[in-house]
Amino acid sequence: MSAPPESAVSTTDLKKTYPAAGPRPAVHAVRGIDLDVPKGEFFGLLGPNGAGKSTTIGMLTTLVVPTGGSARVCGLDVVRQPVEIKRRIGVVSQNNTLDSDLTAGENLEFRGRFFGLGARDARRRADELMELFGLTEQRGGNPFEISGGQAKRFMICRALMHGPEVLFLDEPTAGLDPQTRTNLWEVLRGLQESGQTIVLTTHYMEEAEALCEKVAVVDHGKILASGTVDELKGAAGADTVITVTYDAPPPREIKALADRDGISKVEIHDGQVRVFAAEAEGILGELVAVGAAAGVGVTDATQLRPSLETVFLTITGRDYRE
Ligand SMILES: Nc1ncnc2c1ncn2[C@@H]1O[C@H](COP(=O)(O)OP(=O)(O)OP(=O)(O)O)[C@@H](O)[C@H]1O
Repeated sequence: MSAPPESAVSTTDLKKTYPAAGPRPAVHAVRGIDLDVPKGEFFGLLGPNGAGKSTTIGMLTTLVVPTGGSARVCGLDVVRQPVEIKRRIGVVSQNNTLDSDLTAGENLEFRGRFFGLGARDARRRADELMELFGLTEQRGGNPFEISGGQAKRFMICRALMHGPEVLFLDEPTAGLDPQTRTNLWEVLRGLQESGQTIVLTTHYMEEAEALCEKVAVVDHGKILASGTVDELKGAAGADTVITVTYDAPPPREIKALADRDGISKVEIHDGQVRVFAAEAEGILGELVAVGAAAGVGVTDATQLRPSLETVFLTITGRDYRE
């Protein structure tokens, strides 16, 4: 039997509570998270704003001190061995943290020197990365005058200067336009194909679906579900979710739909009906027709095919707030 793959990141019951400050009560940002990311994996923490993703990344990158549980990165303890960990990871934060006193390219060289490369090696490594990321033309630019997508790519290059074992990316495409986002996805896919372990946070479901081999869905500081996207869809029931909003209380006959083959659940809240169905064909039309027969009109209707969004809905009973 082959040995289990080595973990790049592992946590046990990891917690962070920010203490109360003045009138603000304590915030339980992370409430006991267990993670295991093997080397070479592209792993995503997916959740709405405020779910605790940045705090989790903060603890894994040794910037935030946990208040409970434990975490190891590259086999090292985040509380006892932060300096050793910092040498072995690359971190790309949400905001542009490039140094505006340097050109974009110098930012890379400077980081290389910081990690002990000689001037020539730092320049060679920076050149290689800029070439790979299509940034050579922007090397002399001011880091705050190049585009947001270019700045993000420079930040990724900077994080890669010392050949980190694990690359952490906090919301790498937040605020970027769709075209720039998909370009960045290509860059990240390329990195993963080269064997780079990547841990990414995102609140974009389609980003997690497009990139991550494994995803943990987080909300209110807890992991609600984790696995491959297909496993998550399977575990939550690979349902299409049809939501119809009526202009009056929905007709009673709708409840009977729940007994039908291919329909796993019907939820009725005020004027809204939500049907979870493995076979969705015709249901939307029927909901409209049943309403019309009872003199109730439809003001809104959506049909979501099985996706991480329907998984979130099924697990939490709530719409995903991006
Ligand atoms: N330094 C801090 N002091 C107090 N509360 C904080 C601090 N940092 C984060 N929080 C709170 O902890 C919770 C989790 O925040 P966190 O930034 O980890 O979530 P997130 O999932 O990364 O969301 P976002 O994508 O919006 O950053 C939120 O309620 C947030 O307001």
